[in-house]
Amino acid sequence: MTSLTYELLLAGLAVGSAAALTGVGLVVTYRATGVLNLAHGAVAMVCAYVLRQLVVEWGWPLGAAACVTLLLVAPGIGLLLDRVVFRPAARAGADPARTLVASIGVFVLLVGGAALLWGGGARADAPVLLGDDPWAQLAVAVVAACAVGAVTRWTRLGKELRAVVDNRALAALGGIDADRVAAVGWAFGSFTAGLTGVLLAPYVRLDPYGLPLLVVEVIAVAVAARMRSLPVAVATALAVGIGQAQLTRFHPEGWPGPLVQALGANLFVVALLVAALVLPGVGERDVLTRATTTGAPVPAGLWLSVALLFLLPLGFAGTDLRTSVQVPALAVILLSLVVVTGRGGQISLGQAAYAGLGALFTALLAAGRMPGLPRLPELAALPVAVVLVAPLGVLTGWPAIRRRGLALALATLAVGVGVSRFVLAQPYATAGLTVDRPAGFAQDRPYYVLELVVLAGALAAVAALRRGRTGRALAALRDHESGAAAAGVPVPSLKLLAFVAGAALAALGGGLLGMGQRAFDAAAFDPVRGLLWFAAVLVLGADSLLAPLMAAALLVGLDAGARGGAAAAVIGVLAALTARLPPLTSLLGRLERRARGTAGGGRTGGGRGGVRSSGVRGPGARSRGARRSGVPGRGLRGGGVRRFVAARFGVRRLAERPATKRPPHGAPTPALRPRPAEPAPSGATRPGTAPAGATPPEPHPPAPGAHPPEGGAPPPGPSALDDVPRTPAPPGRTAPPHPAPLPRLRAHAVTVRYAGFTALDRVDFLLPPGRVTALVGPNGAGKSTLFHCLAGTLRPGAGRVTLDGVDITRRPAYARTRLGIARTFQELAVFPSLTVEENIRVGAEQGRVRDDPDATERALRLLGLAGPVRDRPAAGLSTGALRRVELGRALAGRPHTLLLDEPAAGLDAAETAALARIVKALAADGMAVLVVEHDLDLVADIAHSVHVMEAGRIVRTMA
Ligand SMILES: Nc1ncnc2c1ncn2[C@@H]1O[C@H](COP(=O)(O)OP(=O)(O)OP(=O)(O)O)[C@@H](O)[C@H]1O
Repeated sequence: MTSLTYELLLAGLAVGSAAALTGVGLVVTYRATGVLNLAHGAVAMVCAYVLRQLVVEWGWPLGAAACVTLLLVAPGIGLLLDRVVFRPAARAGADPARTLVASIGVFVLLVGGAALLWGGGARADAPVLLGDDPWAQLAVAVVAACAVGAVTRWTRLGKELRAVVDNRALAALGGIDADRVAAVGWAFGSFTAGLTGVLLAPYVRLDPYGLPLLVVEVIAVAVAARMRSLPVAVATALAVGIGQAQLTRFHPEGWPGPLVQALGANLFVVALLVAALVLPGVGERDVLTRATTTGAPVPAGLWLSVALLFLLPLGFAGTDLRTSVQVPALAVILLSLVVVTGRGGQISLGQAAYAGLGALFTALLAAGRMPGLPRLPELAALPVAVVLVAPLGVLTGWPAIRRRGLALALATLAVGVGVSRFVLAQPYATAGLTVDRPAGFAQDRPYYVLELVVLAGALAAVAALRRGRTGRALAALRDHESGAAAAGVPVPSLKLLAFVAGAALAALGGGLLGMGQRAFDAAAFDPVRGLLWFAAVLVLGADSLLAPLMAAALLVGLDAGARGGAAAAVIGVLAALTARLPPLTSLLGRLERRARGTAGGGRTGGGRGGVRSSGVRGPGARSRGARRSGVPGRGLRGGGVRRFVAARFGVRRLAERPATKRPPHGAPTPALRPRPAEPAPSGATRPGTAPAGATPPEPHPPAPGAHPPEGGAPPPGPSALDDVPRTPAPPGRTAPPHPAPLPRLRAHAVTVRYAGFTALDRVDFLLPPGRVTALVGPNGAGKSTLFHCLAGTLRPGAGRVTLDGVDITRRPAYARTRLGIARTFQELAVFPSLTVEENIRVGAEQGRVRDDPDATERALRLLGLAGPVRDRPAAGLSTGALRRVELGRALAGRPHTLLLDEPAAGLDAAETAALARIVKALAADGMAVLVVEHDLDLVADIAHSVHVMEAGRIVRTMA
């Protein structure tokens, strides 16, 4: 090995060892607490500063100072974070997204606090703890990883850790003190952070921003290890560290030169991009909730006060006015977060990158240095820069289509760091790039007026976006993504739109900021700012138009009035504590709700229903299992289905019963009989079982091409929707006549396997129009799986789903809604922040027929929601009302096929009877209705045919 190669190997080992240590700490904290501690690097930075303070400023011996720093201060910080922030957050029921915001809060708090205490400048005199012996550093990292591995594998604490990680609630029930395990995790995680900080500080810039950001890049190591495998974390860290060092020996000529140089300095950023964008996401279940959003109207008085605040600087002069010039520009940048995060519910930690690109492109265009474009006057350069940056919003919008929660946070952070390192911080951008203000606006006062005009325009545009059809769809997406898709909202393109609009706004603000400062400053748009801005807007109320204005004033004002870092410290405290508060308690949210006279604070559901961001499930909406065991005589258990069917359908005549009144249990009804299964298509049956293709004959074979799925079939007539509550139910088992053949939804030999387990086994199934078809069966029979395959939320491993013969197997859920297949959810999926009317309007605007002005009203009337309740937010309604809202949304899109997943869950007898009436009337009107239901009385009342499922097959069909 040449000496250069060896030297570079040693250098790479040193960096890789520090990264490995970071990875080990991140993984341990995540495993013990479920929190990806974005503040890990900030803790490292604080510990490095503490060691320096003890040794350099106070003259302590290095050994003693290191012991105090690593054995007291570092674990102490971890324990403090656990006790003050994360444990109360866990007790307050904070979801992972709020915990993520809290960790961002801790990050900016520590960064701001360090800047306040030690100043923002870099220190070059950090004490050297281990010398520059990379082998010693490697030994430290490997010993730490081995120690953690040994503890996890062989000690009682390790067993408890694994139990807590598997299921915290279950572990607690089993007598494990989950809090103690989490505290140990935090203490150890902080210890590794401290060790990383003191090891790295002598070799990198010790300043409040640089070290934390460096460690953020190293998150790649933990993500590559899927937040689980310590050996993978260590190996990745060493490989990237060594690779990065070796790259520095290459100096190719021409354009690859700067690229290789940039890679040699930023290979961890590349690793972060790969880990966050290419590998499957971690923490996918975490979603951003309404905890920090509010869409309520802002009181006029508050608007007036903020308007006056923004006009105030017009009376300033000198430095004060020059500082104020930053405020409107920053407000426009922060407004982009209202669109992406507040309204669209998408975590975006990369907005600073778009703002930086806006500033950079504006400067390059105005200087005539943009390749392929002429020099532009400043006033033209800004909008052109916005147009150029907007499409780049897909950089974060594209990952958002597949990723959510933590995975999306990491992806957007990775893009932000990547753009910052590979574009904004490159020499062509940083070497004295200046930009003039537009002609006529050179002085601070006129420029401030120009900024106010742009800000007012941006506010008006965002307000219009929030009010309209797109705004409602975005709010639906934020409140419940699956529900939005079920309503017909084209989720992927809407996410792209949100990110593109957000990128455009951020670029506009960034360009204004750059022109305000008369220069492009890459540091003004580094990823740490992105985290600070995100936290600031979320704390103040991400879906409030006022939040960006107040956040901008706060951030600029605090830093100008106090020492640099004050704003970060204040925002950090607020963000860190946000997770402790009950949902819906963002500061502006409280003000706005008070102004509206609605209850503030924690209660998000009323009556028997509670609304959660990721679904709605009130105490009344019990799980299938709970209802099974809790309501004798109405549920089924295991093989009880056959007995039930034989006892009930076999002897009772549904047609003889009054349609709106549930008969006493056991009343005789002989009409619905098990009928011999019909021959299934070849390959669809197996010896010893009833044929899987036991579907009723198709009463009206559709003429080929007569009803193409795309908007093809005639919708159910308005008369049906109008009259349902008043008309008697259709006669019992007689399939109603339907004037024209309607589209048929069909499953052909559909098979679904989960890791070798067959949940659906070559199932054939037809949903005929004008009939209510029920799916019943014991727990785990595969009913939901089949339902999801029909609804488009699950793609079968084999087999097809067709609508009128057209293969729709690959069509996503929203596209199927637009084809006329509407659905409801077992766990309600309404949009809690929208009113009842808005909920239903989303369905009317996004469903199969999107231009019917009366659809919303009709659905409101049909479901008995046309009274004052129409204006109430869904968040406060009972389960019964919410079920009606969800059904109304499904019907407002005028579907021809309706899939109902446990529609009676949580309903009382009267509500169930009303539901039965509506379902029967819809079928009488020609609609194809599928009901997956455990309430067999209801099934007996409404179903024209019943399919019994067992072990992934349809074993019996009764008509
Ligand atoms: N994501 C998954 N991963 C692994 N197995 C799954 C998954 N989803 C469902 N299953 C399994 O597939 C089988 C069918 O589940 P499914 O939810 O369709 O049953 P079901 O009839 O709807 O039952 P229930 O009435 O309890 O909801 C069950 O054994 C279930 O455990």
